Amino acid sequence: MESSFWHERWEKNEIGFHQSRFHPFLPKYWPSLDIKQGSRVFVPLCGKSRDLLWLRDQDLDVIGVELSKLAVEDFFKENQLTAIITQHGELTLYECSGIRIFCGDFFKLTAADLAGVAGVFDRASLVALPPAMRRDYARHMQKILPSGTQTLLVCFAYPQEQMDGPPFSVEEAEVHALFGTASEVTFLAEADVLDNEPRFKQRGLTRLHEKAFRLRYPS
Ligand SMILES: C[S@@+](CC[C@H](N)C(=O)[O-])C[C@H]1O[C@@H](n2cnc3c(N)ncnc32)[C@H](O)[C@@H]1O
Repeated sequence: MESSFWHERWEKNEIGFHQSRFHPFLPKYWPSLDIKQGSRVFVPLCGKSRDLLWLRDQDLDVIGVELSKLAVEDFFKENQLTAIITQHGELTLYECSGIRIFCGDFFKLTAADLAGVAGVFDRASLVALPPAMRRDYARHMQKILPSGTQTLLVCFAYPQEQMDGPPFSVEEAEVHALFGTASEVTFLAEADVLDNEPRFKQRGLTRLHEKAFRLRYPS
């Protein structure tokens, strides 16, 4: 996906992926990651997700990355948070107590930016990317995450021929192909969510499942 695609989505407020509630898998399955209080966690392609707040409220130090300046500024405004803004190479860093968001391209993040990260929450991030970019994403993640990091990964799975992405369908076999050589992949749960997503039903989907996986990179 070109970055212009996402900038346009935000400019036109076509952000059906944004949820006003916390993702239900987060309170249910985050504890299975065994991330200690006070740890640093990373939320890639974070949009203006309220999940950042949920993680901060678990006494975690949250780092996000998001391409759209509109999304980042909305996040702080809508949650009555005041950000300190600094330039960080090609990325702009928005920072308040417990939450830092790098505004810019995920692929520009370095291992130094994610130093100390112990956990990752990926919801609607991997599935936002077309197949070749997903392979680059998995490789870059592996390059920049500290060893021992654990990830809660949430994917959509549906008959790809029924609808064009994003979101793209990412089946379990692909999760293993993308992450299985570098990390231990464990399937955690699955939910039928078609009735929660009328916009996808309208686009022709007859099956939509959301699946959660845990990825454990070796220490
Ligand atoms: C489907 S949305 C999901 C947002 C968020 N994870 C959520 O659950 O609401 C994907 C987000 O990724 C952002 N994005 C796409 N490509 C990106 C990139 N290369 N670097 C950083 N953010 C990116 C888009 O602007 C968009 O906000």
